[in-house]
Formats: sequence, C-alpha cells, structure tokens
Amino acid sequence: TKNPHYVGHRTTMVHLFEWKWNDIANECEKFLGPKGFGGVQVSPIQENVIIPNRPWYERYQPVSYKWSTRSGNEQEFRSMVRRCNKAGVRIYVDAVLNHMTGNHEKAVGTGGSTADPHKFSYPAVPFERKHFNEPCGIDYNNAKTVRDCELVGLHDLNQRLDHVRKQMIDFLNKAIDAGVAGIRIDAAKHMWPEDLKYIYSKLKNLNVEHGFPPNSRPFIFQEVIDYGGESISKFEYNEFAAVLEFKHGRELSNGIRGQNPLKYFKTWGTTWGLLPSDDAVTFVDNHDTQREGFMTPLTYREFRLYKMAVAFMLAHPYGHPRVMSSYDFKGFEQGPPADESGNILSPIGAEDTCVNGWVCEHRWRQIYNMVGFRNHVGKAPMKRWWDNGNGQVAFCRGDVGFFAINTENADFKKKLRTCLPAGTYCDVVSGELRNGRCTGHSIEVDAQGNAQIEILTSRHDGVVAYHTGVGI
Ligand SMILES: O=C(NCCCOc1c(-c2ccc(O)c(O)c2)oc2cc(O)cc(O)c2c1=O)[C@@H]1CCCN1C(=O)/C=C/c1ccc(O)c(O)c1
Ligand SMILES: [Ca+2]
Repeated sequence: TKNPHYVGHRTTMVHLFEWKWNDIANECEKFLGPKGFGGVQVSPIQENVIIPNRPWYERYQPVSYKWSTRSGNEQEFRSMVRRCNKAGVRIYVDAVLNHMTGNHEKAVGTGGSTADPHKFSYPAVPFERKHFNEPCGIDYNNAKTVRDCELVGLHDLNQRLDHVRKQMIDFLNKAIDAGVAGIRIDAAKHMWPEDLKYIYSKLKNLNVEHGFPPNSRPFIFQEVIDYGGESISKFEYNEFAAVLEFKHGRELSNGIRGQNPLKYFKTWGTTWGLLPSDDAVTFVDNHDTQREGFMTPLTYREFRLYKMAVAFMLAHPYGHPRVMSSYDFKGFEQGPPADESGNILSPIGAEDTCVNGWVCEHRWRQIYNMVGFRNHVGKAPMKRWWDNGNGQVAFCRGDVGFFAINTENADFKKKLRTCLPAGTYCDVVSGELRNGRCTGHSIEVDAQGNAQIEILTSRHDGVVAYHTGVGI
C-alpha cells in the first residue's frame, strides 16, 4: 500500500506553494502541527534558472541539484525538515527530474551556477549534450514523443543513462537522509515508467532519526496529467507509486458548481474512472490548474464554492487529499510576492495573520476544521448517503461523523439520520466547540440518531459537518 507516513491520525497535506523554508518551519510549529495537518508539499528545492520578471514556472527549470532557491539554502531546508518533523508535520519535496532549462542566453541559477543551455551544458550537475534526448516536438497522441521530446522546449534528460540516474538517485537520497517523508515527481508523464521504477527502487528507506518506523519507503506521488483521451494513461504509473488524480478537481468543481448534480457523486471513486483510492493524491486545484484559463477548477477566487469543494474532498473517504495554499496573482506568469531585490515576502505577519498578498487557504477555519474532521473520522466508512435527487447531499462516516452540503439555490431543511449518538454537536464549518459551547451552529441529535439539518442559501457556508469530537 502507499503510505504518506503521517504522524498519529493525521490525514492531509498542504502545498505551501513558493513559501520560504524558514516560514514553513514557523508554520509547522505555530499552526500546522497544532491544527493536525499531516504534511507539507514544498516547492522545488533544486537550483533553478533566473528568468527576468521571475515567473513562477522558473522553479520548474533546474540548473543544478544544489539545494539553493529563493525559498532558502541547504542549511535552512535541513532545519525546516527537522522542525516540522518534531511538530508532527511531514515534508514532501517537489522533484523536477524530467528536464533542465529551456534555451536562455547566459543562464544563471538561483545559487549562482551558470549553464549554457544552447550547448546542453550544465556543469554544476554535471550534465552535457550526451545526457539529453534529441530535441523534438511532443505529440500527445504519440507516447514516445511525450517521453523523449522536449516539453515546451525544456531540455529533456535521458533517464535511461546510468550517469543521469545516479545524479537523480543521489539527489533524492540526500533529501531522504535529511528527513523528508516523500517526493512529488513533477512531469512524470514525460518520463518512462520503467526508468522511474528503477530510480525509486534505489531510494533509501526513510530516516529513522526523524521518527519514521524502520523500513519505511518514501511516499512518492507522481504528476501524470491525464483527463483521458491522450496516449499516456495514469494507470501506467499507479502500480509502483501514487499518482495525482487530476480528474478529481475538475469533476468535483463541476459538481459543486451545479453543472453536474451532486447526487451523482454517490458513486464517487473508481466508477468515475478515478484511480484506486489508495493510489490517488486528490486536490481541488493546484499551482498550475488554478492559473489555467480553460476548464478552470474552483479556486480561492470563488471562495464560497471553493470551501464547499475542499470540505467535500475532506469529508469523503476517497484518496490522500492535498490542500492548496496560494498567493493572490493577477496574470498567469506572476511569481510569488517579493521585494524589489526578488526576496520572497513572508506570508505570516506580526499578528499571526496572512499578509503580503498571500491567500493561506489552509488558515481558513472552514478548511482547517475539515482537516480535523477527516483526522477524527479516520477510516470510518461512508454510509447512509442521502440526496434530494439534485444538489443537496448528506452522508455519515461510520457512527462518528456527519456531513451535509447544499449546492442549490434552495434551502436545505430536512430531518435526517446522522448516525451520531444522541446529544448536541457543534458544526465545525461555522465554528467550533470552545469552553463547552458551540461558537457556530449546532444540532440536537435524538435517541434515534435523527436531527434537523438546515443549510439555508443565505448562510455564510454551504456545508455543515459534525463529529463525535465536538459533542457537548
Ligand atoms: O504555456 C506554458 N506551457 C505550455 C503548456 C505545457 O505546460 C507545461 C506542463 C504540462 C501541462 C499540461 C500537461 O498535460 C502536461 O503533460 C505538461 O508541464 C510542465 C512541467 C514543468 O516542470 C515545467 C513546465 O514549463 C511545464 C509546462 O510548461 C507556460 C509557459 C512556460 C511554462 N508554462 C506552464 O504552463 C507551466 C506549467 C507547469 C509547470 C510545472 C508543473 O508541475 C505543471 O504541472 C505545469
Ligand atoms: Ca522526458
């Protein structure tokens, strides 16, 4: 099975996109640990080329495998991993192995390394011409070109060569020694499964000094963008490692928007063509899809619907969920909030609030309390699915959790079985249980487990969630 190696009952990771290592370490100790987040996906740690105007995607054009980026240096990265593991929060590195840079005159990296991309020369690794595939154009209907040609002109490494494999294996094993729990494999679709499988087989077990049980294998989750219809299938990759399930965010966004009535999500999972649950890392939006102008998923911009989508993802047992945490951007290219020297600004200000143009979705109560809901219900099975034949849905998680959602422009008012023991329960979306009382809405569950469930269209949020950890 695929195991993220979360501590205790934790279940969910957050992508702190473009955050600096020092800020992540602080967030692990101050917020993510206490709120029960399981881990953090960090931005690429390898040195990347500096592109004028600093577009966000410069971090996906490596110049070397040195741990030196605008997020910080090796010492800061090591310190962050140690502090986060101590806080019970795992770290997952975003590894860019498919390619190096595109053609730039005088390429200079964020760690000061130089390269000559026109000559396929990356002395700081070292890689040279013979380590790259012949430049050619990708035809997504031709699997060989998808793997062996250049993605938007980015020089394509040949992972069949021993030298290339060694550089990648050493790079990943160094991160494992530093205490990371796993790796996101960027652009895995553009690499041969057998090459990836070989590289993963040479990775060390996780470092027991960071609290991992002996013989723990790194949790690897692969970016294979597959909505169906291309020559490459995500099912080529999920036998030997987990895969990011891109259909999840797109289909769920359609359901929450009402384009596809939510009642159909009664069968949500493999019957929708999704990966087996244990093989899938799920999300609503990611750093790339939130910027796409076409078939855009729900994002922080449509915040009421977005919170509903994230809540449904976290309430439903399917997959290993990942919460996105963004900065507010105007145009597609815009990089992270930075000062005039290009130093990334800290997302958390003096009053422990989100500042400087960051969005910090993970700090929204509706989202972090749903992480707590998922942690509390654990593996309790989905049961007693109810829907009104359209966009109002409710279901139990075993006898320990109850979730309801209203995607319609009509009030949700219904007496329903909650599967909860009799008592008063606080809604964790509108508030929490504090000093013995509910700061938000609450329900009274009778001896039969029934309660009057209400989600009025005038409500701040279109979802409610109750669990046995917030009973009075
Ligand atoms: O128009 C663009 N790209 C052309 C569309 C192909 O998009 C890319 C895909 C991509 C998109 C859809 C697919 O089905 C697919 O197989 C691959 O994956 C990448 C992965 C990278 O590490 C670096 C990249 O530059 C890309 C990329 O350009 C803009 C300008 C350059 C970066 N970029 C982008 O749009 C950058 C996107 C990007 C960057 C990093 C990612 O991890 C990612 O998923 C997308
Ligand atoms: Ca490739």
